[in-house]
Amino acid sequence: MAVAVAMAAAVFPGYAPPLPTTTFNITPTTHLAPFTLRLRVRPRRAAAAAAATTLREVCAGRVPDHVLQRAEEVGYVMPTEVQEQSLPLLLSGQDCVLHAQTGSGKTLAYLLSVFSTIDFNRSSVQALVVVPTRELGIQVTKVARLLAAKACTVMALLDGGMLKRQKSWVKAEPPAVIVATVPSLCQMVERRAFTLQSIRVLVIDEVDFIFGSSKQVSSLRKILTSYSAAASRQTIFASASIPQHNRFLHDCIQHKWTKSDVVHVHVNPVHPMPSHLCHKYVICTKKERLHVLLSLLERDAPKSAIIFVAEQSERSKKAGNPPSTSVIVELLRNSYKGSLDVLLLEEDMNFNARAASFSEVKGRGFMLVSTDIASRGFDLPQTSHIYNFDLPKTATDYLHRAGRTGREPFSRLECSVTTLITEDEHFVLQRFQNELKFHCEELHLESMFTLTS
Ligand SMILES: Nc1ncnc2c1ncn2[C@@H]1O[C@H](COP(=O)(O)OP(=O)(O)OP(=O)(O)O)[C@@H](O)[C@H]1O
Repeated sequence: MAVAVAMAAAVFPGYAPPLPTTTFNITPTTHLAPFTLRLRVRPRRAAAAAAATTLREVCAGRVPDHVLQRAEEVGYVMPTEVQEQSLPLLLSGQDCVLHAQTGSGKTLAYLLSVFSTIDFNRSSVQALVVVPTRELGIQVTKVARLLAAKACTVMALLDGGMLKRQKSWVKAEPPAVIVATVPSLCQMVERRAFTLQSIRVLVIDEVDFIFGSSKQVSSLRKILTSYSAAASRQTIFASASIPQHNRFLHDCIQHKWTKSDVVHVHVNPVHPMPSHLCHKYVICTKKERLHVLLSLLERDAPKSAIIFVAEQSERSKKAGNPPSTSVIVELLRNSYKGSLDVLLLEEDMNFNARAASFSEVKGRGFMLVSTDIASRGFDLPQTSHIYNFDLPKTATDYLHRAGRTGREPFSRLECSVTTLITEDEHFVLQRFQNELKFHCEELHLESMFTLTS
C-alpha cells in the first residue's frame, strides 16, 4: 500500500491517499429503520483532539466549577471513552441509555449530569439514583458526596438502613440527591416521606439487573411512570450489559420510561469484555476444586482477589450442608499462607455484617469470598485476580464477575480471571466465549502442580 501511494504521488502531484473508512451502525430510537453510516475519518487529527480534551473541557459551562474542581482533585482529569461520548448528550439534558464495558466510568458520567441539573440553592429532592444493592449504593453515595463536597446533601436510602430516622431527616431538610435501593425508596414514598414529582434527573444503574429481578420490577415501573413522569425529568439508564438493547429502547419509548428521543450510547458494541483481561480455566473434578483453588492462589500471589461462589441451593440447605462460601473461607483461614485478609460477603448475612465486610475490603489487600452480590458495580480497583470457583450461570454473569478486575481506566495492567470447571461444563464456558467474544486459555493441572510443588 505504501509503495502504491508513493507511486501515485510521483505521477499525480498533490495526490493524497484515501482516508480510512470507519463504519457506524446506527439504530435510531424513533420510527426510522436501522442504517449504516460510513465516514472517512482523519485518524491523526481525531486522536490529537481526543488526547487534548480534558473532562473540564467536555463539561465546560454545564457542570459547576466547584464540582469539576473536586473531580480533578480526586483524579478525574481526562474523560474515559464513555464519558467523552455521553457527556455532551447528557449535559444537554437528553435521556440516555449508557451501555459500556465494566469499569468504563459510567458512574462519573451520570453523576456529572446530576450535578449539572440540580439547583444547589433549592431545598428539595431533585435527583434520584436507583441501585440494585446496598453495597453499590454505598459506593455511588461516596462518589456523589466527594463531588458535591458540602454544596448539597446526598442521602443514601438503602436496605437495612435506619429508615425511620431518615424519614424525619428527609422531611426536615430534603436532600438534593438521593441514592436508593428500590424497596427502601418505595417504602419512603409510600409512607409519604417525600414525593418524586419534583425530580429533575432519574438514574437507574444496573438497569438490566433490576428489570430482571421479579421482586423489584413492578416497583421500578412505578418509580418510572407513577411516582414521576418522563416528560418532566431527564432519565438515564446505565449498565455494561443490556441484552436485546433494541427491544429495551423500544420499551423505553412505548412504556414512557423515557422521552421518545432517548439516545443509546453504546461503547465497544462488538467487544463487551474489556480487552486487557486475561482469561484462563482449569478442568478438575468437584472434589479437587478446593485444592486447585489454593494452588492457584499460591501460584498467582494476587494483590487482592475476589472468589465468586454460587449461591447454596435449597436442596443443599435442606440436607444441612455448609455453604461453599463458608467452606472456602475456613480453608483459606487455615491453609492460605499469604498475607491477605480473608473476608466473606453473601446475601444471607445480616446488614451489619455485610457493612463490616464491605468497609474492611476498602482498606487493605483482601481475598473476598462472595456470591454474585459482589458482581454488579463493585468498584475495588486494587482487585488483580478473579476466581470463579463455580461457573457463572450466564454469559452476562461472567461479564460482570470478570469486570470486578481491570477497573483502572487508563491502566493497561493485565488482570486475570480464572474459572474452575468440570469436564462437562467446558461447552458452557465455550458458549460464553462465543457470546462475549473473548479467549480463554486452558491451564493444565499437571503444569500447575509442578510449578507450585
Ligand atoms: N475520568 C476518569 N479518570 C480516572 N478514573 C476514572 C475516571 N472515570 C472513572 N474512573 C474510575 O474508574 C473506575 C470504574 O468506574 P465506574 O465504577 O464508574 O465504572 P462503571 O462503568 O460503572 O463499571 P460497572 O459497569 O462495572 O459498574 C472507578 O474506580 C472510577 O473511580
